[in-house]
Amino acid sequence: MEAQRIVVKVGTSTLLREGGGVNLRRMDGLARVLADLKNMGHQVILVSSGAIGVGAGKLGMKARPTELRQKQAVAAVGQCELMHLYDKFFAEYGQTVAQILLTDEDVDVPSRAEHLSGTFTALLELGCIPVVNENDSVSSTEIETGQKKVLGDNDTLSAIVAGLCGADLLVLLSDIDGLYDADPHKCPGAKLIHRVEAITPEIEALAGGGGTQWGTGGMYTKLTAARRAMDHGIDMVIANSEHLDALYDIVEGRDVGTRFAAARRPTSVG
Ligand SMILES: Nc1ncnc2c1ncn2[C@@H]1O[C@H](COP(=O)(O)OP(=O)(O)O)[C@@H](O)[C@H]1O
Ligand SMILES: N[C@@H](CCC(=O)OP(=O)(O)O)C(=O)O
Repeated sequence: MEAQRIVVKVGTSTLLREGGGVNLRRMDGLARVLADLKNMGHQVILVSSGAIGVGAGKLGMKARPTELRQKQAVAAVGQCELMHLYDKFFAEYGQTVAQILLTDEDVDVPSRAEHLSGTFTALLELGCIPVVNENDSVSSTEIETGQKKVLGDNDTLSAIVAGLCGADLLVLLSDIDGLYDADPHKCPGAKLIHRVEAITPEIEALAGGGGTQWGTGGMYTKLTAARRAMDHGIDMVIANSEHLDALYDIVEGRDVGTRFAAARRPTSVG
């Protein structure tokens, strides 16, 4: 199989247990599969949410804080803990991680975006796994609702990163198998949609908000991400983070979750 450049995004609901503690087993499994994909010759970029959730857990809070300055402070604690855990788990599997924290301006201003793209390329050439998040402690774009600019959320951020890096594939790992014809947490009989070829108003109408107290964007932001990825000619897949081995199948193009199939495909790495 041809080597691919793959961006994988994990949401807060994937990283945290219901009580707010970190799901260490999940993080370990994620590091193992991503390290293995890299050993297979693929290049991997991880976009990880969880700074606020992990920070809240570490500080003994029972729910996400609501006040902006508190969220920004909690994110500073959580981001540190997140990277500590990623560093530890990826090191177990022989990989080096690199932290990239972004604000709107970094992807919006062309000269900065160009530098950023160069940094990603250099990190991948050095054999690292970049771990990306919004710089929540200095940027309030994402965590302050109603004031969204370019980034807005990590689903969108992952699609921007995928475009910036010329990725072949974007995978959003969530707490759900993919896009359903209604929110399964509200409509138990909802049916999974396996393939989407265009984000039509009918598709948009299916999307609801987040499912847990920890997740933020729900399906809305995932569809925004899908549109951006498809505009760049990049396929996007939404899949359940409970079955991390499915990542192998996704990379091989097998039917898992919901695939948003782009009309044009960029050329592969190497
Ligand atoms: N049509 C839909 N299909 C699937 N999930 C949906 C849909 N509409 C809303 N959702 C909700 O979106 C949630 C996933 O988004 P979110 O909670 O933000 O997770 P993450 O932290 O992974 O980004 C699901 O748990 C589900 O409740
Ligand atoms: N940047 C924030 C995550 C925001 C976000 O998009 O969260 P999610 O919906 O769980 O992917 C954080 O690290 O807490």
